[in-house]
Amino acid sequence: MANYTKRDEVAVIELNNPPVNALSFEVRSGLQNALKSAIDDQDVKCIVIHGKGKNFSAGADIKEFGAGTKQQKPWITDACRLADESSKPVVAAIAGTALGGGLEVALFCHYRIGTPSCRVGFPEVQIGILPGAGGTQRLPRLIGVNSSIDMITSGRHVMAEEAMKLGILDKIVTEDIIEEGVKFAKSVVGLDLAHRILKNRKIEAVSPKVFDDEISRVKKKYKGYIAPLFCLKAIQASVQLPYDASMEQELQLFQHLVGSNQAKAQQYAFFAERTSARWQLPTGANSQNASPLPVKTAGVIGAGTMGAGIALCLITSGIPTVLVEQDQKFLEKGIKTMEGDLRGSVALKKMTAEQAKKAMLILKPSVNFEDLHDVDLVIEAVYENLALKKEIFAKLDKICQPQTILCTNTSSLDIDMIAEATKRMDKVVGTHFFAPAYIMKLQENVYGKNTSAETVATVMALGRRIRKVPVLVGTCESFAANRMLHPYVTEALYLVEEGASPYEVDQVLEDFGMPMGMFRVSDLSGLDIGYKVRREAAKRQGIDLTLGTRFVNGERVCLLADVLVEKGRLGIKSGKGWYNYGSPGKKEAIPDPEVLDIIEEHCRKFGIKKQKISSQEILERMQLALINEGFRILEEGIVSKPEDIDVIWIYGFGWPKYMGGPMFYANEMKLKNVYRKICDFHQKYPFSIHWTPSKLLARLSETDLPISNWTSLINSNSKL
Ligand SMILES: CCCCCCCCCCCCC[C@H](O)CC(=O)SCCNC(=O)CCNC(=O)[C@H](O)C(C)(C)COP(=O)(O)OP(=O)(O)OC[C@H]1O[C@@H](n2cnc3c(N)ncnc32)[C@H](O)[C@@H]1OP(=O)(O)O
Repeated sequence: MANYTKRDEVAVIELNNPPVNALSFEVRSGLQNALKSAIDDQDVKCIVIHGKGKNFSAGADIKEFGAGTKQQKPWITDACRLADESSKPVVAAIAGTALGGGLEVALFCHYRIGTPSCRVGFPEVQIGILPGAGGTQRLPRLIGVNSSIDMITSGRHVMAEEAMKLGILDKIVTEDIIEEGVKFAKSVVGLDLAHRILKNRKIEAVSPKVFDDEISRVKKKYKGYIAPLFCLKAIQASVQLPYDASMEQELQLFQHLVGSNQAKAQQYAFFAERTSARWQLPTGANSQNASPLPVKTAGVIGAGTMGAGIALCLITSGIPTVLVEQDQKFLEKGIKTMEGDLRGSVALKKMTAEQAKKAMLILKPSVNFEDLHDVDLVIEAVYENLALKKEIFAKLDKICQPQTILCTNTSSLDIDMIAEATKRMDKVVGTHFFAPAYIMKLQENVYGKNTSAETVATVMALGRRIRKVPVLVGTCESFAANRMLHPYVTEALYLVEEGASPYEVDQVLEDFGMPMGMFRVSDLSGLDIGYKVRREAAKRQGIDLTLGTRFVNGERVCLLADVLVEKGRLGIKSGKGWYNYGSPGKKEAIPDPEVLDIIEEHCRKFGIKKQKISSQEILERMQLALINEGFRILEEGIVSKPEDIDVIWIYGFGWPKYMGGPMFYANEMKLKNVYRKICDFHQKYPFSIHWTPSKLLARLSETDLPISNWTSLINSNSKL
């Protein structure tokens, strides 16, 4: 709703819908009525609109766009038209965020003032839609076409200072926002408002080439996403058509997008990220009843690629960090990597040179473990070796304060075994980052059987603070993210043995929207890593893996990647892997006939008959293999909700948001179809253990209920 009060001759309208003042039906109606009252009241000379609590408004209520609902009138434009037509000045007083429809309300006002920490923006594009209440028409009239294209197609938030420079804000104020709003409104009473009404402003002439160039840029930068292209069409309409006609055009484009599958998937992803932040331990402790410990300082052990990347995340978030490496040479190499990454961020305008310099000032490089004596939290990021990690944790247990939380960046080792090396098992937890750690947003936090709720709360809060998307998972072989990767990678190799080329497989995945095909990713990571891991895992089971191995414990194996390794093809680092890169370190991946010969030879050796495999089969086999594993992970309680899996794939492996994530994708396919296809593959490939259908999937497919019901079904029915 919207509250209406008066301060002398000033009407104060407060948008009131906690926590973010989303513009629900009640708020829109309230705003419309309040504006009417203010305009009709003879004693009122000016009007101030502000938001209750920390935010002005986060825009339209996204839940109202859900399938089957129709936005009830009044719409934002109906409510705000009164501001446009008012002869009394209307001032938007912005604290916190004014986003989407929130900013559109402010653009209907004659003036906008904001606090120094306020943010404005049009993030609609990130949820698959466009600013549909005049944003694409009014912003270009205020700040010009080029800046509008940048803001609207990126969805980025603009801070007060920049908003002031762009002309979105008329003033930055430092005292109480309502008091300032009232003062400002009084100061503009009697001034001519004609030029303050944005719909009346002339729009600059822009050549069609600007839009042609922008279309090419946007197609490349946001590959596969339709909303940014629709945003451009709407902005172009603002240049080409009179205001009323272009508003009509904006609405039509909005309506098209809001009903699209991409918008549905992106809005699901928005809420999935927030659902995933609400965690629960098997003990019942959860994000509502556990509090994080303060992390004022941190430590990182290991200045390799991962350690340096993690340290960079910490210092760029303002957390003073001690980076410990046992060897001065490696330490210096790590610092150089960090400095290089910071230079990259400055070049990309993600931060200023000043901010980069400030970040490095709070880094303390050291070759002395004792320097970790006073830090609040340590993240160990040395290479995957249980004995080494245990040794480090035993050492940390002695050096650090009793309350210090000890995290490991292991991607596969047992958290409990690492914790056993300490006398504070409740304070040991996995914080698994993804390479490159400074860029990839997923932080897979792994609890062990003794990890306390307080420890979990601390690493989940830390994740958000360092701009990651944290997800909580339980302990199992490879944890949730990499465990799902296993059947995906295995199936890709089987497809290649059976007749698809690695290049066809990658093309299908990239056409689907993955940023890189599976084989290109392998080349980037280095094929030798998997080679070593496979051999060590086999050795633990008493198996001697050779290139002649075809089955392990009755399961089909394909060691084609190992054939490449033994021929010196390690991926990008050696200049050749599944692709040819010309020389080591080069990034351009060129399909290599030599690889096709190696595959031919491998198939001849094992008598495998090759056949033509369709793109549809490639996609289905790879996606359904990982989806089946996802259901098993849910079934075993490794994650507590399907949203966790989707968030892992979006932020850890680049699953396109416009496809929602693997669990959402399964939901869209209908679970009965997913289950039937998995059963068919199981029958056809009995030696591939990953095709054994998940029992949870089988049960859920009988109900055919949508994804929003799965968690309560799982929790309410222990038989699932
Ligand atoms: C249906 C048929 C239609 C037919 C045509 C009708 C035409 C009508 C024309 C309509 C035109 C509308 C046009 C408008 O341009 C569209 C929009 O405004 S879309 C919304 C754009 N805004 C956003 O995308 C902002 C989203 N929010 C955020 O980015 C962040 O929440 C924040 C504001 C930066 C705050 O961040 P945090 O402090 O970290 O808090 P959380 O993110 O955890 O959020 C807290 C809580 O609030 C929920 N929430 C946030 N924003 C919204 C929202 N806009 N709508 C609904 N709910 C929202 C969030 O989910 C959290 O909830 P919780 O998880 O705690 O339950």
